[in-house]
Amino acid sequence: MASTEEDGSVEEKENNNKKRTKSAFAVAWLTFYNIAMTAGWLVLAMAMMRFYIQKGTHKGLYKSIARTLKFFQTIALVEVVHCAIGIVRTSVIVTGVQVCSRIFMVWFITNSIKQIQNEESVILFLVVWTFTEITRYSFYTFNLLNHLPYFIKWARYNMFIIMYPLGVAGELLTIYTALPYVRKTGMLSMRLPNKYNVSFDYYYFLIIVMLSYIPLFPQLYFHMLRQRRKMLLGEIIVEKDE
Ligand SMILES: CCCCCCCCCCCCC[C@@H](O)CC(=O)SCCNC(=O)CCNC(=O)[C@H](O)C(C)(C)COP(=O)(O)OP(=O)(O)OC[C@H]1O[C@@H](n2cnc3c(N)ncnc32)[C@H](O)[C@@H]1OP(=O)(O)O
Repeated sequence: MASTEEDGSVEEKENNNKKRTKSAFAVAWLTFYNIAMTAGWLVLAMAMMRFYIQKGTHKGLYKSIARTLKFFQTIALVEVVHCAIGIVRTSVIVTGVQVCSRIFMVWFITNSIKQIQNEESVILFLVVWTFTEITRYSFYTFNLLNHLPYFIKWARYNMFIIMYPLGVAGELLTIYTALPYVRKTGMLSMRLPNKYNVSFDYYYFLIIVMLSYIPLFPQLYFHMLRQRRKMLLGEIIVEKDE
């Protein structure tokens, strides 16, 4: 469903005004970046579907896509830089929390604890992330190219209502499942006495991470609800300075 001609001209003017504030180089870089990320997450989606169709089980799926997942999720750190240098109008903090929590899930939980890689909760957050990222990056791409199909905009600002809680559920269940292994192995922990005289218990750190979802997740969710009102309903939202 496309915008009407009249809407289109207003939207186009708005888009052009926004783009004038971005340099041509920034627009070119963002277009390249978003196309590459859409392609990356599409590759992941296809690899997951192919694995499941061929093997008929989710066991081994994480291992089969781990390298590609780590690559594309880690690259997303660039998005924090985009915000910091001002080429996208998004909060560094909101983006930082979103990207860092994902990188933490990938590297310090799923990748480090082999015993949990076949859990259903891992598949849950993987499927949710993949679906979300294909929609999100294609939204940014088409938006930059001034040819945004309405269904992509609709999906970007509606699917998160269900996908965000599902993704969080998958992540929290995965960390919860990891806790006994972390306690048993003492991984990534430092016990006293040691030459640095520092003690760190990864088990309790993970409990703190799980608890930190309580204040942090609602902020991301409400941020997206505000974006939804702005982008779909055209509400003007006065942003507070960071
Ligand atoms: C060390 C241990 C740390 C542990 C921390 C533990 C606490 C964690 C709590 C948090 C839990 C998060 C869980 C999460 O991982 C679960 C999931 O993701 S589940 C799947 C559902 N997820 C989503 O739907 C993700 C939604 N999130 C996002 O979209 C973004 O990450 C977010 C930063 C939250 C929001 O994006 P943004 O503010 O950018 O909103 P918009 O998309 O509407 O865009 C605003 C404007 O910026 C332009 N923009 C942004 N990025 C780009 C880009 N790459 N290219 C081009 N343009 C971009 C966009 O077009 C808008 O521009 P304008 O306003 O001018 O129209």
